[in-house]
Amino acid sequence: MERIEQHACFGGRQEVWRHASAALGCDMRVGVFRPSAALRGESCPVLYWLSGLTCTEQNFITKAGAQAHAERHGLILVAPDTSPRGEGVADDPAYDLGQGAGFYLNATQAPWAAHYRMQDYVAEELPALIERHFPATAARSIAGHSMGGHGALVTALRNPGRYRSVSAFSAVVAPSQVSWGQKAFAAYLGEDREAWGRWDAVALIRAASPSEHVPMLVDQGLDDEFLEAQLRPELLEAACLDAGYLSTVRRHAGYDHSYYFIASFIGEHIAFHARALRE
Ligand SMILES: N[C@@H](CCC(=O)N[C@@H](CS)C(=O)NCC(=O)O)C(=O)O
Repeated sequence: MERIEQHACFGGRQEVWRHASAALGCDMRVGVFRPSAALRGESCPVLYWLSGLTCTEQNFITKAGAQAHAERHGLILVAPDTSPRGEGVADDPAYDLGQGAGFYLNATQAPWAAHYRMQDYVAEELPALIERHFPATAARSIAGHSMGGHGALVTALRNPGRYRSVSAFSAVVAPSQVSWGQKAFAAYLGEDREAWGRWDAVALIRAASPSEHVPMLVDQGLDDEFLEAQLRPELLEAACLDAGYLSTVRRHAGYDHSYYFIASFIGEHIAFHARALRE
């Protein structure tokens, strides 16, 4: 791993690392915030953050203001890029497919299957790398925004026991039922709808056994321009109600889809995860 940025931040240090990814077959960048406790060599739990469409590792670390809260709770923050990258990696001119739009799944269809294995990357390779190179405990939680909210929910639901808690802002909770997800899933997974269900938070919640439930918090702004067409939090609430899955879904008047919304509530999300991680 090679460190390509470091900045003192709220007593801790925001870093950006570049590394070769075996899962993705390309170089990747990842933001890592070390709270001062980690700089002193203390082992700290880790919160993973998955960003949305068009994002890189930079959006969260420069816009969310999460570091002050992570410093207070002694959490390491890990914010990877949103897809494999590079000239040899398949892409699409649209903002919602290809590079910047990996949807945190493992693609099975050409030309995507060669590199688009974001689930293996975020759930397996990256935690192993972080736990090897940083003073991280094995206690992990995961959060994300929009496509990354989908990614966080699906990653926690597919890997019972691996994450202490999950949270999301403005999440694509039912990708099989909305156009962002339908377009991406058709490209990455083909037309087999059963395969889509394995990457759909609402479908996974309906199938989860009670012993696998993870503490879940979802925040949604009511002035979000994607609320009705892409996000549809009512589908998550209905699935949770039917399955007896405990979750907290909150709606906030006046907030839109942007990082201004995330910055306004990220402190509450980090406190929520810190409670689960420090238990
Ligand atoms: N209409 C937008 C859709 C992309 C978008 O809103 N991306 C969200 C995540 S779904 C984001 O975080 N953008 C980057 C930012 O706000 O920093 C576009 O065409 O770029």
